[in-house]
Amino acid sequence: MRVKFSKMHGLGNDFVMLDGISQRLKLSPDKIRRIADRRLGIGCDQVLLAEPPRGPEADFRYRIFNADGGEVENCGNGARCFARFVRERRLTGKKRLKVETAAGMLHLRVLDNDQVSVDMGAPVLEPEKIPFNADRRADSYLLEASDETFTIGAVSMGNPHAILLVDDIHSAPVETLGPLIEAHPRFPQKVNVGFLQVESRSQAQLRVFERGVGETHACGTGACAAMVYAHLRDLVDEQVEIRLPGGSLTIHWSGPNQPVTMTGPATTVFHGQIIV
Ligand SMILES: N[C@H](CCC[C@H](N)C(=O)O)C(=O)O
Repeated sequence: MRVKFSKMHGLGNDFVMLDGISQRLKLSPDKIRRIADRRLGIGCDQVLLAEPPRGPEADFRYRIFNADGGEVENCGNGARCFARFVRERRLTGKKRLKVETAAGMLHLRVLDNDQVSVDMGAPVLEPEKIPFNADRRADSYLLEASDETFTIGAVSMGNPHAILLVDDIHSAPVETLGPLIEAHPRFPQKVNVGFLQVESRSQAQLRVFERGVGETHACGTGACAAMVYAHLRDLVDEQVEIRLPGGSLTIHWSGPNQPVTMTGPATTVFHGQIIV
């Protein structure tokens, strides 16, 4: 089957965005892995699928698949690309979009400077909803891994995130500790692992070892989760510039039960068709 797609990225976190609106698609994990394969397919961190909404309140449905073929709940960089994709494909002329995801409704706003702002909803902090095995909710937790004990944050943005504070982002143990925590048994659905260096109350650097992918150039939900954790620890104010290897995101959060807003760019690299 010939499938129309756009190759896109949000700060280097790259995607194959599939048009499941003008063509009905059935995607198996094997097909996702083939599309995401950087030699046998197009190559990407996540495959994103635009579909018609399932109810009247949303404009579109947005589904997210990691390169390993697994479907996940949310993808922040992808949400910004989604807004750009549906407008470039003339699937809508709106600048404010309500998009249904497995994590709930996202509210996207296309800004005049070509940036996209996303209301990512409120973070989830109850361990059982992250999910993370812990006796009670806390701002931080102790986690044993490779014979060491680490202090982590645990936050869900619809998808699970563990966050560790580091003094130097460049020497953070992303490649060694990332996979250990990603598959840690206390995270029953595995977890995205963020390494955060707070520089001031409004600036931080972040690297993310993503569940099902590995280290990516950027992670939108990871930036949201890391800012929430730093704010809970009173290390940052309500608005923070998070610098990732691929570039910067502006994250705003005023406190518990409030929505997290993420603002940043979305880039289209090329359009094409793939045989799946
Ligand atoms: N890159 C995405 C996160 C994908 C999350 C996925 N790795 C998961 O398993 O939750 C972002 O910009 O938010």
